Amino acid sequence: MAKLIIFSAPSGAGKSTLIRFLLEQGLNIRFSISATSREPRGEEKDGVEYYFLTPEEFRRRIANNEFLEYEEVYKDKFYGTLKSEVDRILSEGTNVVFDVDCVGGLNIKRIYGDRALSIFVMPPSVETLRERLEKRGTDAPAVIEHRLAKAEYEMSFAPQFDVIVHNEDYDQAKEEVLRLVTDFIDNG
Ligand SMILES: Nc1ncnc2c1ncn2[C@@H]1O[C@H](COP(=O)(O)OP(=O)(O)OP(=O)(O)O)[C@@H](O)[C@H]1O
Ligand SMILES: Nc1nc2c(ncn2[C@@H]2O[C@H](COP(=O)(O)O)[C@@H](O)[C@H]2O)c(=O)[nH]1
Repeated sequence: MAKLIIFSAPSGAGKSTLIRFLLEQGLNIRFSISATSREPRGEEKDGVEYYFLTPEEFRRRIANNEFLEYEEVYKDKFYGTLKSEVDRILSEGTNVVFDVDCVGGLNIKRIYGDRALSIFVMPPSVETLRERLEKRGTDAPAVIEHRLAKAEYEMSFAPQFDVIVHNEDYDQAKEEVLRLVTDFIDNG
């Protein structure tokens, strides 16, 4: 049976980087493209990184019960996992990987139980998050501050996850993620 792998962490901890690596390993895994009401940033394209929806369209889909889970992750910025996206991937017999905030990650884990592996990506420190977000260069300074302000709160959820991966040394974190996910898909 196809399985679910959830990555959650504060902004800048390295979820997207580790997921990108995982998707390049030739495993039977696809990315669950979330919906969001935030604006695309940089080179992001609709239907690739996200389904970019207007706030009105996002609300319409909430009312229509189309989300497996959704959160207002940042003020006025909604993000959600569409049931149709997950059902389609799983029904093809493909494992699915999620990049979602901590509350969303724990909600998906609660829904799918042992069929899901929840991974918390722990950064070395909040200061490291700042350095990484500044270096990434995709967000305005005020957005970075807003994200950092939530980081400690998000880290308090870590013990509720199945496993915590420390992302200080990137090669080490990659190796650990690959081992965890391969084991889970094969035997978990
Ligand atoms: N171990 C690491 N050492 C140094 N830099 C790293 C490491 N892991 C990721 N990075 C870099 O940190 C930045 C943030 O990583 P990434 O975008 O993957 O974070 P994220 O958790 O997905 O953030 P967000 O929630 O904002 O999307 C990227 O520029 C990435 O290249
Ligand atoms: N609860 C959910 N959180 C989600 C979903 N998709 C993404 N996210 C999280 O939002 C923040 C910000 O993402 P960014 O792309 O603006 O940097 C990050 O923590 C994501 O993990 C979702 O479907 N549900």
